[in-house]
Amino acid sequence: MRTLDDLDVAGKRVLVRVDFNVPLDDDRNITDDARIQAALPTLKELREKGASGLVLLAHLGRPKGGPDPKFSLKPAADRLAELLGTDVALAPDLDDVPAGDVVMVENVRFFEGETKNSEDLARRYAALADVYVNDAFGAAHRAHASTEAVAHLLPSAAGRLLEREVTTLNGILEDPKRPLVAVVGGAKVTDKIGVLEAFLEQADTVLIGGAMCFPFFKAQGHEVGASLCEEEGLEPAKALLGNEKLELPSDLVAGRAFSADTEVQPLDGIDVPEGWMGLDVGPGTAERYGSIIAAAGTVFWNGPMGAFELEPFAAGTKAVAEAMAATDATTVVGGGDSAAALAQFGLADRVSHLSTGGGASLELIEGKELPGVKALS
Ligand SMILES: Nc1ncnc2c1ncn2[C@@H]1O[C@H](COP(=O)(O)OP(=O)(O)O)[C@@H](O)[C@H]1O
Ligand SMILES: O=C(OP(=O)(O)O)[C@H](O)COP(=O)(O)O
Repeated sequence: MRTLDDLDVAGKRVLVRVDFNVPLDDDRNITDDARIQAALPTLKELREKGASGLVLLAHLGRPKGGPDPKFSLKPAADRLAELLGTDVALAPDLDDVPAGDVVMVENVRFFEGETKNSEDLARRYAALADVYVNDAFGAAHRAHASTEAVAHLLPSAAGRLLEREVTTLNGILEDPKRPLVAVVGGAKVTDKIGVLEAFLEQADTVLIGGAMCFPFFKAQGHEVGASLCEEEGLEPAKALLGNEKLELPSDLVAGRAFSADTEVQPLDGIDVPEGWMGLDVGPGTAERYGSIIAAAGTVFWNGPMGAFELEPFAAGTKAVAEAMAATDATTVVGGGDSAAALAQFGLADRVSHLSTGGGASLELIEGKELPGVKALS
């Protein structure tokens, strides 16, 4: 992988792909800016090496069908401006990118072709600069126009964050201290359930939480009520059931709605009544998972155990976070929301490696080549 050591940037305009997919609250305030902070060393290095300007590309959320103010990168651009102490203009489209020290383009997922890795769109990105740097580790598992196609059109290299993430994760997981325990939860079930099979070959135990458990429960014939349960997860879940390395929740906490002031009901088992949604693992599960983590040699965690942003459903995620903080094992936590959860509990500095990528680190550990990384080789 080419790095900043291999790229001449003096006097050049640099196109930088960053992962500023940060968690936002209902008022669009950033609740955890770790991903923006993590990109600063690369941005500062490029400016110190005399780049004539930086044009930043990033995505936020998963907008469908063109520009949508709900998915604007404005909060991220403003936060970056504060952190760099310079103006950061936000260009709404690619035909209107002003010259400037640091300029951000609006959410790349507003553009037709981004997620299809369009060559035409990549050419429009490439026209904005002289060289390309990818520092978006969290999006390196996506073969998208701003992470893959564009890398072939300009002299390109990995930024310091991408470089450090790949080196650190490969180092930790080359010969992990056993048992290797993986904790997988969150809401991106369709994405992640597919990688679990290969993952189960690497790990000794995989603990399932978050919305990831519902396709398994549904496949077993349990009631899932109004829980987040994507149809696409059912077949992969069925194929994994019976794997003895797999641990599923044995109790849950349910709510009437995805809201902090909703009615809450602890469930002894895993059947979710009609009109209720499972929003956290229960205390029995949290304790069992905590003991398994305590006995591990290496723990990798991606995806919260429940809707931790909502106080009534934070306990399962907090228990796992505390177990991670308390163990002497090598601990790796990846993902925007998982990192935000650790920060919320004040435990961000208590793990061996806090990765900016959830899906990306899962795929790296599974042994897959990340398209965003491969394009820089
Ligand atoms: N049981 C659940 N039902 C609905 N959403 C959930 C549940 N458990 C966790 N979540 C949500 O999952 C989101 C994080 O998932 P994900 O993006 O996969 O994690 P990460 O960003 O760490 O990779 C959080 O916003 C959380 O509210
Ligand atoms: O948040 C991200 O991934 P993660 O939730 O797996 O850490 C990345 O920004 C990638 O976003 P995507 O999963 O919508 O492609």
